[in-house]
Amino acid sequence: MGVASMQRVKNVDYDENDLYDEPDYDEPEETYTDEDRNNFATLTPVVRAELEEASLQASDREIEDALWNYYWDVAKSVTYLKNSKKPKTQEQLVKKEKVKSKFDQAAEKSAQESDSRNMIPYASWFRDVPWILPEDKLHSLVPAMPFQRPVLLGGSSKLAKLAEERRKKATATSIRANGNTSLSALDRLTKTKAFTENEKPVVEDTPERRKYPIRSKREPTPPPREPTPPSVEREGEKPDLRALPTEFGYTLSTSLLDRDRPTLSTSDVLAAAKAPAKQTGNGLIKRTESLSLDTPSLDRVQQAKVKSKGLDVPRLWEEEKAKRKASAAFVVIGHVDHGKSTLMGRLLLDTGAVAQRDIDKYQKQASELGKTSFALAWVMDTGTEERERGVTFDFAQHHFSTTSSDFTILDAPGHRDFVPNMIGGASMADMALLVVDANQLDSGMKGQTKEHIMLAKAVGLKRIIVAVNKLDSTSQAWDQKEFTRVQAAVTKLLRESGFAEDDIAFVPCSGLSGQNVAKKPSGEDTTWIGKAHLPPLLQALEAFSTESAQNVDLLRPLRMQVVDLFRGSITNPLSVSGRISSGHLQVGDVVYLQPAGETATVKAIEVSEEPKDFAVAGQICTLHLQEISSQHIKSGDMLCSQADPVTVTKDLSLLISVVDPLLPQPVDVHMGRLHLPGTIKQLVETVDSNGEQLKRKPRVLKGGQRARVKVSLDEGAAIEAGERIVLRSGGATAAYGTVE
Ligand SMILES: Nc1nc2c(ncn2[C@@H]2O[C@H](COP(=O)(O)OP(=O)(O)OP(=O)(O)O)[C@@H](O)[C@H]2O)c(=O)[nH]1
Repeated sequence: MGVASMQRVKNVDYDENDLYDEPDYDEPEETYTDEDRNNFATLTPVVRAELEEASLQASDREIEDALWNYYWDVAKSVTYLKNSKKPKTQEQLVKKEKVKSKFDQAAEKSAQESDSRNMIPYASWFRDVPWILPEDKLHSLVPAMPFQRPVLLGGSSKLAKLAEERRKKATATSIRANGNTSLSALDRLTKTKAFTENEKPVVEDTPERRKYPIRSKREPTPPPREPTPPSVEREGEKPDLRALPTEFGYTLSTSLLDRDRPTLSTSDVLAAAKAPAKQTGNGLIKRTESLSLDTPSLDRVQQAKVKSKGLDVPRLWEEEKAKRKASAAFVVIGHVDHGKSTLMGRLLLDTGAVAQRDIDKYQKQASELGKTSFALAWVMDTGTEERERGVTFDFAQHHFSTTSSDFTILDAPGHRDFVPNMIGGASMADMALLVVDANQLDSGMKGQTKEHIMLAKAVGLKRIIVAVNKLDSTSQAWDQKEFTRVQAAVTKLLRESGFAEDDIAFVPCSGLSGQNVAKKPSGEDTTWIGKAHLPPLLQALEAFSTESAQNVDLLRPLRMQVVDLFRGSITNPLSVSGRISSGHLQVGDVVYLQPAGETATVKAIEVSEEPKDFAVAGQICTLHLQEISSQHIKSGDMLCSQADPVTVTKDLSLLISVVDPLLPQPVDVHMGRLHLPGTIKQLVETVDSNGEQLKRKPRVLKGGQRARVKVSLDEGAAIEAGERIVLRSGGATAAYGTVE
C-alpha cells in the first residue's frame, strides 16, 4: 500500500474516543434494498482483501457495517476497520474521557432536544398556529409515517455510535439552540430561511436518500487531499443563540425538501388566512379549506416552467462547426502511485487551469506535513470534506483548454479499490491516458496497469496515450533504455487487448518536474525524446482529440446515462450529469427517464460548467431538471427521448469475451454507471472472431473464448442493443462484451 493510501487512513474523521466508548444501543431492524445487497456482495470481498493485505481479519457483519456507515466508501471502511482492529496502545487504553467543552455540552443538549422532536403527535405540529386546522386536514399536512428520524444509520456497535454521534453533531450544528424562546417569530423564520439560503438544510436520512444519494455540486477548485485539519472553533465566532423554529416553521422548512409530499408555501398560508371565512359555525376552520393541499412540489411553488426556444440544434451545431475547438474527455488510469494525480495537476497548472498561487498554497501545506511532492496531486483531489455525507467514491471532472482543444479529465480517486467506478468514468471518455511509472513496470503489469487496459477496451475506448512517467527518477535519469523497455511491454499488452497500432501513442515524461508534459523537454539527457519524435503529453492529447468532435451522432434518438445526481442549488433542486451518447437536447425539452417511466423538463444545461442553450451527443453535461422527483432517478438510469424511449428489460443476449472461466452462475452486470445483479442463465455457444458458431451449448466457458450467453437481470433496466457491458464475479472482471 502506497503513501497515498496511507493518507486516506489519516483522512477519516473520528477521534480516538469513538473507538473505545461503546454504550448499549438498540439495533434497529435494517431492511436492505437489492441495490444495498448487491453493493455488499461486490464490496465486502474488496474490503476483506485490503484487510488481509494488512494481516487483519473482520467478520462479514463488521465489514458490512463499515460499508453501510461509510456509504459504500471502500477506502474509508478499510481505514475504519484497520484502526478498530489495530492493537490498542497502553496510552489509548488508559485514556480518560475528554472533558467536554461548553460547546460540546450545548451541542449534546440541543441534539437531545432535537431528538425529542422525533416523535411529534400530528395534532401538536400546528399548536402555535393562530388559526385552527380541521382534524381531517391535519393528517395530510404531517408526514404519513410517524415523524421519526432514524436513530442509527444502521449496523451496530462502535460504528453505530459513531454514526449517531455524527448525526447528533450535524443536527446540533445546524440548529444550535440554547432554549431561548424569547426571540421573535421573525427571528425564528429567519432561522429556517437560513437553511435554504445556505442550501444545507438538515436533511432527513430516509432510506430513500440512502439509496439515491443526492450530493451538493462539487466545488470547481478542489481542496487539498491532506491533511484534514481538526475542526477548530473560529476565533470570535459567536454561538448561534437563536431559538429552534416552531413546529409549524419546521414543518414549512422541511417540507420544502420533500417534494412528493403536499407542501404549503408561505403564500398559500397567508392567502388562506386572508380568505373570507365561511360562517358555518366553525369560523376560521373553513378558511383553511382554501389551502391547496394538492400543491405538489417545490417546482410548481417556486419555479416557472421553462419553455423551449425550439432551436434547430443539428443546424446550429453544424453552423458553429468552424468556430468550435476540438474536444475530448479522457479517463486517467493506471496502477496506484504511478503518478496520475501529480501528472494531471501539472497539466492543469501548465495550461493555466490552476493558478500558481494555488499550487504555492498546497506546497506550503504539504511541506508542513513533510509531503512536498504531493502539492501537484492535491489539485486533483476533490477532498472528502467537501462532499456531503462523506461520499468519496465518485470520480472527479476537471476541465482545461488549449488554443486548439477543450479537454475534460475524468479522474476516479478511488478506482483502484472500486473498479465499478472506474468503469463508470471510463464509459464517459473518448480516450484513455494510461500512466506507467518507468521504475515500477512489473508491479503495474501484475496490478492495475493490466486490469485497467482490459477495462478501457471493454467499455469501448479505442485510443490510448501511455505516459511513461517518473523518468526523472530512473536509476540513470531520463534513461532511453528504460523508456524503450516499458514501451515494448505495454505495447504487447495493448495489442493483446485489441488496441490498434495507430490508436496508441507513447509519451516519456515526468509529472513532477513537468518535463515533456505541456512543453518540450530541455536538457542534454532528454535530447533523445526530440530525436525520436515523441511529443509532449499535451500535444499527444491534442492530436487524438480532433476526431471526437466529428464523432457525434445528433440524429439518433436522445440517450444519456445518468452518471451523477445532485442538488445544484435551491433554484436547481435536482441536477443530473452524464455524457450524451446520442441525439441532442435543449432547454425546455421534456425528457423521459427509464426505468422509472417518468418525464422531466430540462430547466438549464451546463457544458464544462458554462450555461448553454443546448447540448449534443459526445458532450458531458449537467442538466438542471424540474417537474420530477429525485425518487424517480438514480445513477445508471437512462434519460431518453420521449418519442423513442429505451425499453426496460430483464433479459439480455450478450456476445462476450471471457476473461475468467464462467458457468451458468450469478454475476454483476455493469453498463457504464449501472450496476445490477443478474444470472447467466444459458451458455448458448462459443464463437470465432467473426461471431460464427464453434460449439453449441458448452458446459463451461474458458478465459480467452468468445461466446454468446443469456443473462437475466434481477430487476428491469434501460439497456438496449449495442451497449457495452462488463460481467464481474467475486469482485473480479469475468467477461466483457456487447448487448445483441
Ligand atoms: N520522481 C517522481 N515522482 C513522482 C512523479 N510523479 C509523481 N511522483 C510521486 O509519486 C507519488 C504518487 O503520486 P500520485 O500522483 O499521488 O500517484 P497516483 O497514481 O495519483 O496515486 P493514486 O491516486 O493513489 O493511485 C507522489 O509521492 C509523487 O510525488 C514524477 O514524475 N517523478
